[in-house]
Amino acid sequence: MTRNTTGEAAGEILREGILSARQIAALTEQGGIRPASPYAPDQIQPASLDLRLGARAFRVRTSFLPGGRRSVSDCVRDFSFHAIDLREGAVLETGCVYIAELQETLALPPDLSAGANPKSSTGRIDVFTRVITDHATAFDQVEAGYAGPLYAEISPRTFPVLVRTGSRLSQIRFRRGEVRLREAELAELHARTPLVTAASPSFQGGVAVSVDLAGFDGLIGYRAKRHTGLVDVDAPGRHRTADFWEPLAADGSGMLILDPGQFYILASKESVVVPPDHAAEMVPFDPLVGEFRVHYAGFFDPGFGYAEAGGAGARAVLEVRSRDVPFLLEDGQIVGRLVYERMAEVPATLYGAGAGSNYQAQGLKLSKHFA
Ligand SMILES: Nc1ccn([C@H]2C[C@H](O)[C@@H](COP(=O)(O)OP(=O)(O)OP(=O)(O)O)O2)c(=O)n1
Repeated sequence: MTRNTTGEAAGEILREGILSARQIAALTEQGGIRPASPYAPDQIQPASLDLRLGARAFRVRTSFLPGGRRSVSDCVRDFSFHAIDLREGAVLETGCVYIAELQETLALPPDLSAGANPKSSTGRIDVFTRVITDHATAFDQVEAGYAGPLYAEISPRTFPVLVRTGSRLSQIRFRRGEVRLREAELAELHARTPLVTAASPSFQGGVAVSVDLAGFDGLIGYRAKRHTGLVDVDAPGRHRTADFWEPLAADGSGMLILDPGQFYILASKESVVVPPDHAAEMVPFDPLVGEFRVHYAGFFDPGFGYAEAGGAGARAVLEVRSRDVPFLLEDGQIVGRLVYERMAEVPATLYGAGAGSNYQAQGLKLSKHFA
């Protein structure tokens, strides 16, 4: 039987939507994704693929976009100070910019585009990461039909990190067609499966998500310490929370003044649901004054927060920082929006059912590195 690029039988309609784990595996078999070595266990997630660091990274002077005419390697040649061998592990320091080769190369068919994001665990440790392609004019976006290498720009902001060949900092989603739900479609989906617990949520530009400063067991969140030890990104549970974070006690005021330049982990007031036939992405809410922002946001898997997948009551984690001035955050203030996209098919395994689901049914939760 002839099969198309995502492994469906010929004659079957090419469904628009975000590719499922099965379709990502099929795309790989067809040569649309070319991993330098066989995938690691759990590397394919319900609606995304984790990207692995390759053998080399470069310390560069500056962040950049190659633009229409240059490849990333042209830019690295111009801006790089030093090549770093990642095979035995290397420390990436705060405040520096690195470009790392990734092990996954693409040769996408003309009807498939892709989008990348830091993994939630990467955002939660304030490692700023974006994917770049050759000739890119935007970060984290891969044009339909792109054939070429992928690179990660990495800049740790708060903690120095230890990484190595195979470390997974970013993830990528593959998309066919324009499948983002519009306001009316979101309201309709919410009427069928409530997407957030808010009494009357706003759907404009996505489902509004607000911050909880009332507290969970007396805590409203955590503020990152400065001048800490290293975070080994591949060592879950091996770092003492108290060495890296100051807990923020709820004082009953429902307010928090963000110190400029400090990094905070907070949680959403609403619990969040991603139905199995959809995938979501949190986008920062821009308050126009530009004083603070949810920094990483990221992808939400199909089944996240879904009661049938063991996720009832899951909150979204909010990685927040203030810019140049102290900023007063208040309980219930809108800080992000969840945009939903249709899946091309329901994934066989939902978030929460796989071994690597660290954040299902979470409340206020630091990254998996801390215990
Ligand atoms: N701002 C965010 C971003 C994501 N998530 C949740 C929704 C995702 O479905 C889940 C896992 O996200 P990732 O796959 O990005 O996380 P990791 O790969 O780091 O963790 P896991 O090992 O659990 O997959 O975390 C969240 O609560 N808050």
